[in-house]
Amino acid sequence: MTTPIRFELIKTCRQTGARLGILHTPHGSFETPMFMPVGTLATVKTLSPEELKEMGAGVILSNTYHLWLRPGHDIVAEAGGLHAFMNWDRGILTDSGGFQVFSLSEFRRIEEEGVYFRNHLNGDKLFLSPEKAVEIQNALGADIIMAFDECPPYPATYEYMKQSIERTSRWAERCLKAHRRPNEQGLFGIVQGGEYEELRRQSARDLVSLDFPGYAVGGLSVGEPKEVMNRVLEFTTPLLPADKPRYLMGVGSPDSLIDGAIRGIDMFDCVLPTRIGRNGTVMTSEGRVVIKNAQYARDFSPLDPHCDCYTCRNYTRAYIRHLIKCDETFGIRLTSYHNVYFLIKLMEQVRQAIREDRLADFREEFFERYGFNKP
Ligand SMILES: C=CCOC(=O)Nc1nc2cc3[nH]c(NC)nc3cc2c(=O)[nH]1
Repeated sequence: MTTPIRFELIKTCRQTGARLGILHTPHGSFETPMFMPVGTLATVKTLSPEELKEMGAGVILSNTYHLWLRPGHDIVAEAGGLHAFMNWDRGILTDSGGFQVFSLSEFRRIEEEGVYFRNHLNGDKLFLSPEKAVEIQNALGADIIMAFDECPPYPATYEYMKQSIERTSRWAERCLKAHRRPNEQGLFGIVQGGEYEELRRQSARDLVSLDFPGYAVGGLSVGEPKEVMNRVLEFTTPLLPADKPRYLMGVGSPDSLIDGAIRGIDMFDCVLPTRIGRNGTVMTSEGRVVIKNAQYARDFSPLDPHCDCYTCRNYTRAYIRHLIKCDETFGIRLTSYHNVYFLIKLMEQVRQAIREDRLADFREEFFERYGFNKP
């Protein structure tokens, strides 16, 4: 079967386990490691496709659960799929977007057939199964879709986690069988197992035997300490095929992106840049800046002196602070633009450091300047 998603490994950093690669999709080829901005409801909040393109975004995310509820996957399909609907002609990946609902809400009940839970908008009873999740994603038409899994809360007991990953593996097989468009959309399996090496091995073994075109590492960035995430990655990514893309779901902050790349991750997504941007917090090369602080009232310098983005070339901290304080929409557009640009450019620097076999040195320099504590 010709798979629509192909990962091309260009080189591995000699200082670390990081990989430089190219992700080939039906909507273009994009270098990895890559950061994928999140557009939950078919828009990366406040930013236009043109702005996302000019900053270098390649693949963006949308959420199966949210689009199923609003506007409905049938309407998106009638529009010709997500690319046509949102006027985005590069890569799209759909994840569930409901992992909070499925895993973290007390109203959910998980059975072999699927998950019973409540509509977060109106409380209606809902049911999602592996087959339904694939049907919705087939209708949405993303280039990469995700297998329906359980993302257990952190922490979870070994016993709970063991029966959860075994069900997730059975669900993954059901997703493969239900997938109606395997030549147009790549279906990724999601490895679970929490912090338990034996269960991560079992989950990876099950999914690799099903030969997915790509693999996600799930169950992380759910409240565990960063050391736990890094340790889990250290023993999980080597279990995944070197010639397939590896996607760390829901990550993340600048330090986690660098540490994930060092541990062999190729794809990242996180709502952080637009979410914190909306409350006026920006990531800069010297660490986070909370623009509402009074100290910036007369600060006529850019958000980040080392950034060449549209926001930093044209506006000052004082002006952006004023807009955010006055709840002016243009303010969160400027902070969101800068934050997404910052993470996309960070991944460009990571890729360059891999080319030069110096990602460990880059980590040192970046952590020092950003203010992250030493390893
Ligand atoms: C259609 C079905 C597709 O299913 C999924 O998208 N499943 C899934 N999503 C996740 C999302 C996460 N966000 C974070 N942190 C912000 N951690 C995450 C972990 C997972 C995960 O283990 N699984």
